[in-house]
This record gives sequence, C-alpha cells and structure tokens, in this order.
Amino acid sequence: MSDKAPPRARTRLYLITPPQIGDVQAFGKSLEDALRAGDVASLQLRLKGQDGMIDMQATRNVGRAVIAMAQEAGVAVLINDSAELAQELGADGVHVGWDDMPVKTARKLLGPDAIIGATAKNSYHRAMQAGEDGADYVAFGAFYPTATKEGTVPAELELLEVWQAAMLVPCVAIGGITVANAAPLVTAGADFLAVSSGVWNHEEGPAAAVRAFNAIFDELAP
Ligand SMILES: Cc1ncc(COP(=O)(O)OP(=O)(O)O)c(N)n1
Ligand SMILES: Cc1nc(C(=O)O)sc1CCOP(=O)(O)O
Ligand SMILES: [Mg+2]
Repeated sequence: MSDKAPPRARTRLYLITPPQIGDVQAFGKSLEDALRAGDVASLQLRLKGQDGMIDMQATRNVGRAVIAMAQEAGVAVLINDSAELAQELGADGVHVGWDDMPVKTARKLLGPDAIIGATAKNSYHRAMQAGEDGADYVAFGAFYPTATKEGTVPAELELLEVWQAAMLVPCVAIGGITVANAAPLVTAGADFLAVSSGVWNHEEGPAAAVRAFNAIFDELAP
C-alpha cells in the first residue's frame, strides 16, 4: 500500500448565476447552451435582493426552471445561503457563508449525501474549521476585484498552494475570475473555479466562456 497522496484532479468549472435574472426563460436557454459547451461540475443559484440577502422567490422561480435540466446534464445544483430552500427545491446542496447557517446545522438538515460548501474568504483557519465541521469544499476569495459582491477581501494564491499540498477537502477559488486571469489559480491548485460574471458577461457569450475555461483546464491539467 502506498502512503502517497492521490494525484490532483483536473480543475473544474463551478458556475454561479447572475445575482438578478430578469427573463427566466431566456436565462434557462442560455444556461442550457453553456452546459452543452463543455464540462461544468456544479451550478449555484445565487439570487440576491438589493439588500444583498437571498431573494427566496427569485430562487424558487429560477430553481423550478433550471434545476432538473442541470441535474439531467450531470451538473450538481447548490442553493446559496438557504439549506431549507435547497431541500424544498430538490437541489443537491447548499453554499453557506460566515453569516449563514453553520455547516454542522446544514448537514443535520440535509443529511450525509448533500453537498455542503463553505466560504473561507482569505482564512486558512476558517477553511480548516469548515473542513472539520464536514464541509465538502471550502471557497477562498476574492482573488480578483468583482462587481458581483460587495465587501469581499483580497485572497492570495498561496492559500490555494498550501491548502492543495496539505488537505484532502477540495478548494474552490472565487472572485472576479475570467478566462483571461484564470490560469494562475489553476496552477496554484484550485480544484474548482467559481465564476459568475466571467461566464455570463463573456464577450462571445456564456457557451464560449465554458469552452475557453475548459481549454485552460485541459492545457494545465496535472
Ligand atoms: C463558491 C462560493 N464561494 C463563496 C461564496 C460567498 O458566500 P457568502 O460569503 O455567504 O456570500 P454570498 O454569496 O451569500 O453573498 C459563494 N456564494 N459561493
Ligand atoms: C459570491 C462571491 N463570493 C466571493 C468571495 O470572495 O467570497 S466573490 C463573489 C462574486 C463571484 O462572482 P464573480 O465571478 O462575478 O466575481
Ligand atoms: Mg451567503
């Protein structure tokens, strides 16, 4: 038996919805095209009101339109902030931040098979705690400036390097990621890149963005 750590897996894309969606049908079509364009590991429904809090009704509307389609395409669907809503909508899991439900509580509610992700911002300590509490991944960020979320803190590549070398819990990189700035995060050890505007606002459209991210992952695959 070998005591060597298993080889690192190829980095994968973790899509995050725009915070507001005006036309749910048009978004559904755009998402379907994006999911057909290349590998996408997961999709987070992150619908926010003007106050930055989860928009429950928008999440329900978008969820009913896209969750089954994404799951049929092999994409795990997570709901931002609300484990209860994840349960109600039949999603695969929830992403929780520092001010949201604790990881342990979400696990109790959703059970052992649910995917529970946790925000670590730029804190290795918070990430360790989330891993100990049973998170399936930890998310470091923000690696680049972003207009999608207020109040982010800058994160350094070294967090990914150190985490990848020492820990088995997968790490996600988030914050202002585009096809133009993704490569260093892949090389540093991110298991997943979580991307919102870098996909939905790509100049050639979301499907082209998914293709371009996957080309980067292929090129830099370990
Ligand atoms: C994959 C991923 N990472 C981090 C976050 C941020 O979560 P949080 O700090 O709770 O902030 P909001 O997204 O709720 O504004 C995330 N959503 N997804
Ligand atoms: C939701 C979120 N959380 C962040 C964090 O640093 O924890 S940054 C961020 C915004 C992600 O969207 P975009 O890809 O458009 O920058
Ligand atoms: Mg949150």
